[in-house]
Amino acid sequence: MSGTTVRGLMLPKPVTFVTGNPKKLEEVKAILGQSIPFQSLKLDLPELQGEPEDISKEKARLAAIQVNGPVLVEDTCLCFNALKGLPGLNNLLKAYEDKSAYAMCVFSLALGPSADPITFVGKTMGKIVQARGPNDFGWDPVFQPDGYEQTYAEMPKEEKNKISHRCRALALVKSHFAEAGYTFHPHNA
Ligand SMILES: O=c1nc[nH]c2c1ncn2[C@H]1C[C@H](O)[C@@H](COP(=O)(O)OP(=O)(O)OP(=O)(O)O)O1
Ligand SMILES: [Mg+2]
Repeated sequence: MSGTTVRGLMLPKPVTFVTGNPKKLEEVKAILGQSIPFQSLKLDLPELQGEPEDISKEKARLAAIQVNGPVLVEDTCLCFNALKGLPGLNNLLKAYEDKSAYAMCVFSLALGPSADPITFVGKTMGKIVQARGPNDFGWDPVFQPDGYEQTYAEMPKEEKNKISHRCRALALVKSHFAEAGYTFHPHNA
């Protein structure tokens, strides 16, 4: 995590969670509940290349310019240990004995268009398996977290949301908000 925390800082408006992915939004809503007041906006952010933390920060910077206010974004990847953590295609992994992988979520919070984004990283370790379960969210059918017999796709949603890369990153976001004690400008809330 980087950046400084200003206690009690007044934000011009509530935080906007920006994503083009409705499945992410569904999970973020379920995980955050009422803990952080936020609104959401569907924007197709560019698919940038580079390190996940840099991608996430750049998404936040671009989103904050569009929203002209505080934003939260995230970048997610499924990283394969056989490929030294590179995100990749499952077929590529067939050539390797090592099927271990981790799901990683990097949230970035930008308090405004010219603020330096702060990042929050969550990881869940697991392995790549033959697809099992509903096929409605990305690579959920092929990722089986360590210690579980089910893939993310086979688990009840509440179960995934308790152990996921996303929930771990959001736990850090929640702590940050609790420590920072942000308030919102009453006229814009
Ligand atoms: O929990 C997840 N379980 C399974 N698959 C997932 C998950 N979370 C993201 N994904 C997929 C969606 C996309 O194919 C890629 C991440 O790309 P990523 O750029 O972060 O997401 P996106 O383009 O769908 O939405 P956004 O507008 O927030 O960038 O992995
Ligand atoms: Mg994207």
